[in-house]
Amino acid sequence: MPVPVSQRACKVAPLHHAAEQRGPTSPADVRRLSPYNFRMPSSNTLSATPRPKLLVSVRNMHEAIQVADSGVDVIDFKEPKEGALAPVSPKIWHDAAAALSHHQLSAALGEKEDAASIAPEIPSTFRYAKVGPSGVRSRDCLRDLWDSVELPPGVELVPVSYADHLPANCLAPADVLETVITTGQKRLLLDTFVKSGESLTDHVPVEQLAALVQTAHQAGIWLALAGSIRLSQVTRLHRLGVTPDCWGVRGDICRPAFGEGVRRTGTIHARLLQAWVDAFKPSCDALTTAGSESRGPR
Ligand SMILES: O=C[C@H](O)COP(=O)(O)O
Repeated sequence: MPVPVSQRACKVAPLHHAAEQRGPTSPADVRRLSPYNFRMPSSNTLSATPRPKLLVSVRNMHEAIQVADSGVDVIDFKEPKEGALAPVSPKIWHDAAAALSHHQLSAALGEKEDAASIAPEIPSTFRYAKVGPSGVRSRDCLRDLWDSVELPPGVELVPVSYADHLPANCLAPADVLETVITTGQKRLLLDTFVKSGESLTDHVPVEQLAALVQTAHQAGIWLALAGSIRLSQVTRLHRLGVTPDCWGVRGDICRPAFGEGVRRTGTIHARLLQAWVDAFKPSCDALTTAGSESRGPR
């Protein structure tokens, strides 16, 4: 029985300390905090990328069936009203496992200890389980967190990294990626923690995203990108060399509920969903590049 993260020497810092991390004051601090120390990839490397998968986040069975019928690759369960990576109830997981057995299913487990405690309840037919790192500020603690998540056999851990790592009070994406690589993890999702409209590219410049993709792929890591991404951004980023294995979306396929301005907590809109699905079809040029070389776990 692994020791829960909360009982280990590796304590996580509370989120309200995040503000203290802001504003590096010296060149040395800037270098230390800079999450990206990669070189830009060559266009040749990126042109050999196969078609990315599409992950869509849903909050209930009604949305899950709507998304399954549309033909997305991965149906991901999370409750958008409760945060970036909040889980839905385990009952919804089990209903999905029974009704959508031919689909790739994913579950957001939440952050640190919460994720570890709910993990054993995931149905064994789920493919992925996403775990958030907020409040985890060292590589050792991150490794301990991942080790503490006990998943049923066949369910793969997808460590999450936040592009806006300062408000999330956690390690920067490059540090998380390096920890993924050095600890033998196979996958990584780069998302945003604060869902207030700013997207992934508001926090990580395009060339740094491309470099993260290159580093992940050179190490055989499957990398997914998400974070208030719009479809127009995906096609543009793809042209600029940001070619992950998977794109994740919710907000851009939703319409806000009546009287509310927030899309991701609204309802999935069929036409918006279809536009994403169409862009990811092999027959569509938008995301298809030359070559079909396989890398890492697919
Ligand atoms: O895992 C991916 C996220 O659910 C994306 O959600 P978002 O597009 O609302 O940021």
